[in-house]
Amino acid sequence: MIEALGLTKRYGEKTAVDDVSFTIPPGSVTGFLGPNGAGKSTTMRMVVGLDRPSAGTVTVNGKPYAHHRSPLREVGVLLDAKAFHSGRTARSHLRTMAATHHLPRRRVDEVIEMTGLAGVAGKRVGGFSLGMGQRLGIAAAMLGDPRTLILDEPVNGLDPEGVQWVRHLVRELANEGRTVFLSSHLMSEMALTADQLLVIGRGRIIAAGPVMEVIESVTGSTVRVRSPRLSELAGLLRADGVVLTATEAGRLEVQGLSAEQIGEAAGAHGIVLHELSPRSASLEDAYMRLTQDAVEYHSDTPHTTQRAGTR
Ligand SMILES: Nc1ncnc2c1ncn2[C@@H]1O[C@H](COP(=O)(O)OP(=O)(O)OP(=O)(O)O)[C@@H](O)[C@H]1O
Repeated sequence: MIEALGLTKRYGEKTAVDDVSFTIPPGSVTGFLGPNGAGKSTTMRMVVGLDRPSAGTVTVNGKPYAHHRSPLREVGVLLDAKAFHSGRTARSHLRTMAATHHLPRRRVDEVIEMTGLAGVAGKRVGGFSLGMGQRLGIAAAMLGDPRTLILDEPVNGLDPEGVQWVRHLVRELANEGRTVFLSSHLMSEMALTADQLLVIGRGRIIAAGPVMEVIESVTGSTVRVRSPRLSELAGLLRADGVVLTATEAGRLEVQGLSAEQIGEAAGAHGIVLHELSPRSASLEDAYMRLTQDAVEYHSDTPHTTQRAGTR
């Protein structure tokens, strides 16, 4: 469990993380989302004591990270996948880490196997691809068999097989009761992997909760209905707070009522339904709406194109 209370980080005039409070529970995967520069890495760095908060506190399993007697056994961290000594082999890097932290040497071979690095464990890290570096970073995070994992962009640079492997790995770790806190820019991947979301924008939390709840709180859920007696059904459903949108002949999108409520109303009046399907927006849609006011670095492509065209 990770608990932050009033966590704040200022760099001179810039407030990178602004009075943030959250709880990352054990036994689930929590996705950390936010635009570039929103404060994700700074928050993660404060969790593991690499940055000192300007105000507030953050604890891992009840204590600040630095107060744990054996931090590597408590928290596994992947923050910068390229932060390895490039002249060392992957195996010697992991062995050095294990020796420094009094971890058994056999654990090195276990994590090498687990992360699919067996074929390249004797190669120098300097020659590793980004994906191999990510796997080594995850191996290092797993070395102490920690109860909590903090992974900043773990799928960055991985091929589709690697992405799927990370997804299964983090699910398994959460199912074992561990706390998994990971950031990613890949919304589709986050929608498949995370149970909970924490969304940050300009250093402040802008949404938190189970993935579906966050999506529905932003976009609302709709129910698609098809019926040969649609206008009659629409008349029955019309009420305050209910939005009915005719999308094409014989089909209606209903906002503000559940599929059960619509089915009951239709059934009570003997109206046959040909479709009754709850629909949610994608996480990507919800994320774009949530963060539209919190994006610091907007891309300028449409304007550039227009200007170029008028020259
Ligand atoms: N050491 C530092 N000195 C000054 N400003 C910093 C420092 N580290 C981060 N910042 C600023 O704090 C803000 C938050 O940065 P951070 O790296 O935490 O964002 P992020 O959400 O991880 O972004 P990204 O998705 O681009 O990795 C940014 O505006 C960044 O420029």
